[in-house]
Amino acid sequence: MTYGTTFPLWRAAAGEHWQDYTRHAFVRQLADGSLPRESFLHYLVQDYVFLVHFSRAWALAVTKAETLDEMRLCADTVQALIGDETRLHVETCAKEGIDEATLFAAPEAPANLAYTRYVLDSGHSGDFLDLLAALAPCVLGYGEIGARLASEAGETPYRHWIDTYASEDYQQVCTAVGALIDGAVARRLGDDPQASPRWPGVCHRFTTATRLEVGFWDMGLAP
Ligand SMILES: Cc1ncc(CN)c(N)n1
Repeated sequence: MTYGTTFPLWRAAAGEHWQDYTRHAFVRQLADGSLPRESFLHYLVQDYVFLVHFSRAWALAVTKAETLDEMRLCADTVQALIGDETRLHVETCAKEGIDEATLFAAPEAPANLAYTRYVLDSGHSGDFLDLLAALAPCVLGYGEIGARLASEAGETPYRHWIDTYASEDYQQVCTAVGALIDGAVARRLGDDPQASPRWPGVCHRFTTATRLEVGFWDMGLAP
């Protein structure tokens, strides 16, 4: 999946960290069904809390935006995360006897805390583009993983998870975010963004967030 023109450049800049993220053992075990249920639930509870704080970061992007279109797209993404994506977490956990209040109150694992607060700090200490670079691996990486696993995965109890991220709705969010990034890059870095002195810095933020995704999967495997 390309999701625009900037994402493939940022993904290439992340080098082997992108593969470590999107081809992680957790992802392989989701696909072949060998992931222990305990690990999946541990991950899912943490991921619910992740989405709460990640939505705060997208809400921060609304305040950092410079145009109405940017504001609208960021506001739509907040809704897609806490309105739509968390349904997977709430419904799956409800079947296991875990209600939403319990999810909301779950103590954050250090890897979770580190990731979301890094993203929030990127927005507080940087500008809209710094924040988008830190937000991008989450949204677009799961889009890429979902689309790939939808065709590669075998018999697995985690099909609903795969279908959520492969779905047209989620893929549309990825396409919209890819276009948002391209527009934000053109507006702030000009026609030749890779020549901008800011380019290495935004690539570094994307790579750091990618490394934090790897830490999140690691956390999921060690309940
Ligand atoms: C940690 C993580 N990264 C990405 C996604 C996909 N929005 C997620 N739910 N959780």
